[in-house]
Amino acid sequence: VLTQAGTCPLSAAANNHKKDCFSSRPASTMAQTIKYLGQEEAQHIDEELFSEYGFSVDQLMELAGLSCATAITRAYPLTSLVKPRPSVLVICGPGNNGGDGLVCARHLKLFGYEPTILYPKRPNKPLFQGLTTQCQKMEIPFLTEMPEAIVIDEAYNLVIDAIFGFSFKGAVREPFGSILEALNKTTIPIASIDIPSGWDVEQGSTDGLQPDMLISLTAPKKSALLFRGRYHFLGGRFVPPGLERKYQLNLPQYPGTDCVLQL
Ligand SMILES: NC(=O)C1=CN([C@@H]2O[C@H](COP(=O)(O)OP(=O)(O)OC[C@H]3O[C@@H](n4cnc5c(N)ncnc54)[C@H](OP(=O)(O)O)[C@@H]3O)[C@@H](O)[C@H]2O)[C@H](O)CC1
Ligand SMILES: [K+]
Repeated sequence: VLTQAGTCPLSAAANNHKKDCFSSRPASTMAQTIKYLGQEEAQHIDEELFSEYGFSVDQLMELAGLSCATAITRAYPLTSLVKPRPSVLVICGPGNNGGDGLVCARHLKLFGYEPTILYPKRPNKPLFQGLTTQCQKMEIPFLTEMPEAIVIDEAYNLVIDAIFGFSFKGAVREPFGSILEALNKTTIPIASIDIPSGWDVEQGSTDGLQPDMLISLTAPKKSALLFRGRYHFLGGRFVPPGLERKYQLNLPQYPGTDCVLQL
């Protein structure tokens, strides 16, 4: 159902651009189109950023996590939160998507929010240990288990879903199956980092999470065409021009010095 190039025209209206993806407009009139990436393509771009382009993981993770925190302040400003405390639950998975979540939590704290982190499966690597220490030193509490949906709805304004990103594959394994099941029963808004967790990176999911917000990093993935929430942001303003040209990403121009852009 994608256009041949797997691209979708940009539009300020959050949902109108999806409609345009199915239009039969000739390619010549679709000059300004952003590419929606397949899983392998997203992984290749990631690898090239670290190899050919000389970035380190922690560098890009910092920029990705800062983009996420910034986008969240745009969609859910402190003044708009309904609970007396600006509480936010950040659920982090075992890979780099979880790392983005830790960075995002740290910046949210600096922006005046009160994040709490659930980080059930922690990789034994200095990068993630360092990010965890940084959050602890920022006096961000860590939960020892996933609360029930009703408790989440009562205690938090928002859930940040940093469980899985573009390397997710197959059926969800524990403990994340139970976590996603509980998350599915919550009614407060969910903001997903890069991909709604549990969704197939390209095909999405019909009965999975339905986040209110999606923050696509570098470029949206194909499943983002099925996103039906209110806010779709692009973050990760770090793509060198050669890489953008090679993969024909057709990224939109970020305004001024902003690190995020609403699609
Ligand atoms: N280029 C960029 O834009 C950058 C993006 N970043 C973020 O990185 C993620 C991708 O990170 P990656 O570590 O490659 O993968 P994930 O975070 O998606 O997940 C990997 C872990 O998830 C486990 N996994 C996979 N499938 C399942 C499953 N079905 N059930 C349970 N667990 C699963 C996997 O476990 P293994 O046992 O297979 O090892 C991994 O532990 C991207 O989406 C962005 O958010 C970077 O931060 C910056 C650059
Ligand atoms: K996610």
